[in-house]
Amino acid sequence: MDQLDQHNASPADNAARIWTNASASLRASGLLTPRELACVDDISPVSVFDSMIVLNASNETTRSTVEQKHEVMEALQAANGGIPLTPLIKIVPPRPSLAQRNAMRKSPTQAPAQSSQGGQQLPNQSINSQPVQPQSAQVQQFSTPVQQFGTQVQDAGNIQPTNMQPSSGVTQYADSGVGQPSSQAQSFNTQQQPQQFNAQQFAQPNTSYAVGSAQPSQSAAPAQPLHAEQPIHWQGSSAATTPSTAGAYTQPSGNTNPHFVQQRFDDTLPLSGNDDSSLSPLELNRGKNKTTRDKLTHLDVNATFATFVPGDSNRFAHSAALAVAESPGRTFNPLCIYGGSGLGKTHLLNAIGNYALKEDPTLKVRYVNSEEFINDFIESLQGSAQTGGIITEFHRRYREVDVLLIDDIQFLGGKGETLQQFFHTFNALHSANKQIVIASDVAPKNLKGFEERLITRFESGLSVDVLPPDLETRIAILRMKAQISGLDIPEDALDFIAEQVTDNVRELEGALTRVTAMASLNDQVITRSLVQQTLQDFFTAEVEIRPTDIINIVATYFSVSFDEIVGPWRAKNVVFPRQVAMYLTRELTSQSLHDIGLIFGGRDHSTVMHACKKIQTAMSQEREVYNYVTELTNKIKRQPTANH
Ligand SMILES: Nc1ncnc2c1ncn2[C@@H]1O[C@H](COP(=O)(O)OP(=O)(O)OP(=O)(O)O)[C@@H](O)[C@H]1O
Repeated sequence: MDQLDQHNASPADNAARIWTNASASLRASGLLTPRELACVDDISPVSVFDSMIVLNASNETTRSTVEQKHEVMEALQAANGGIPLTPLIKIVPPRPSLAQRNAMRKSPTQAPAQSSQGGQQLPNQSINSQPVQPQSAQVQQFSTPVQQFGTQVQDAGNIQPTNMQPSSGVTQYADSGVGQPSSQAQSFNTQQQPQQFNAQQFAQPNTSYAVGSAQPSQSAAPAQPLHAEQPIHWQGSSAATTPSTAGAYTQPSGNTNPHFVQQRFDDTLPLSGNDDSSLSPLELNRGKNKTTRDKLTHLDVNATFATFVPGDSNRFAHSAALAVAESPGRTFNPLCIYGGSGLGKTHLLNAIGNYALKEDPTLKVRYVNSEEFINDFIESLQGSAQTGGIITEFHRRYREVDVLLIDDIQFLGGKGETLQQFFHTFNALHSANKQIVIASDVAPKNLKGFEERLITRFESGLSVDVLPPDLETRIAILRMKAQISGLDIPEDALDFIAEQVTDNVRELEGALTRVTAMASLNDQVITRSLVQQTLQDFFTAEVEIRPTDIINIVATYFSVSFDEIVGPWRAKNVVFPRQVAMYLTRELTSQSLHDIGLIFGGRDHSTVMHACKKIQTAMSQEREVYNYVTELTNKIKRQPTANH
């Protein structure tokens, strides 16, 4: 193709030409290992935009491998006539071919009819046992500590089960690698002060917060001495960690904001790539227990300050969040909230957005997690490459907001072009006095793969941490969750749960879900002894549970293979076990939604969220599901290999 032809070619054609040439030269060079070459094969070109080439990959491992190879950059540059080209890689999990989908549909549903069946079928099954293969998929041995398992790396039209050999072009997930960011954040030093807390900045004269439970009590004095200098006046009469309804923020209603009025609530947002097409055999989706997300703002409208219980562990974060929500762009900008998994960062981000919107319905608010930010950016590039225009939609979406709430910012680390965009977005918003709030699993200064100039900007605002809640706060959280769900749970039962679950609010919720499911299925009143009985196995393990253990055990239990669970298939007999495995991984490990998505074959975090909700709902409606989850939990916690 001569230069004129190239100039006239579409961005997609140019991308195809450049990638074909680059991958051919990479193959000929002999510089890449077979596994790296398989990652190259997993890439499909999408379009070229300025100095960037947009590529699709089926999973995160391909993305990170290709992004990190300087040989790939050099090959791209050579294929682009010597002009450097930055790859922007989007993860698009492959779909099975029509023939494969048909084949999967025809295969008999293999979920056991009775909960006990799975147990009887495979007594004393260890995680290294070979899962029973319902189809002809190869049997894999998943050894530790480095687990290797495959995802399909072929194009969407031609997916074959891979044979999982390390050198055969498959994705390798090392247990010690995947999801590290979240687990790192688990090691809290409770003595730790908020690292960038700036008392001067915090000094807002006469700020009055009419949020119910925020009154600090003597007994629950904040760990941080700086707190004493806070000139914040608390209203509300309830004890430190008891959410009262008096003075509590209530949901926006009758909101006249056109931005707000247009909202349509649904729980499918943004469920791209989920397994909806195939409901579980147990007809899980009954429309209950929905996450109510606003279509325009992406806010979870149920996550408000009224439903957030403040305590010593999160008091700074809560106070700062309230201050920001009351005066966006005028107090702490940016506000960075950091801490471990399941401690309320996402909740606070959403609460800020909901509160700010209620106070000023004309505000433009947007909540986004880093994965959505990356995808939006790449999609906008694709769109603009086709039209030859600029990425106006992306700019409109992110630079024309009054409050931008970005969750899980750590996942932007090392994402060159996206980070550049974020940097420009940040600067544009900040200089216009628009509010930016970010959440991360580590303090800004510890963020990996971020340029110093960005970290400096984060640190120019206020950074506050959230720590695992103390006993009092845990009880208060449980009490409030029970109230919200209309449950009557005696105090001694709440105490029991709160004493057992110590460092993750999500796990507290999981325990409560099990208790309420059990009571609802048996039409029983909740008592301390019912709680003890229901949760006796839930608390037993002092073992480290790995996602791969869970997948192995669930696969074995439902007579499907590990590969099917993490693979692209959407047949009912695979979707249900996959959703159960995702739910258990979310509940029993500290992996974030994002990490779980990666582990389960590079799926979107929203797919994981959707699966968790489905199983949680089904547990209180279908005894079978409750039994499956309980029995599997016991197996997982008792597995001999977990304790190392
Ligand atoms: N103080 C609190 N009061 C009430 N609910 C809470 C509190 N802290 C956390 N939660 C609840 O716990 C669950 C987990 O919280 P959230 O998703 O905000 O955690 P996170 O810190 O963002 O975790 P991750 O980093 O894994 O995404 C949510 O349902 C949230 O509503």
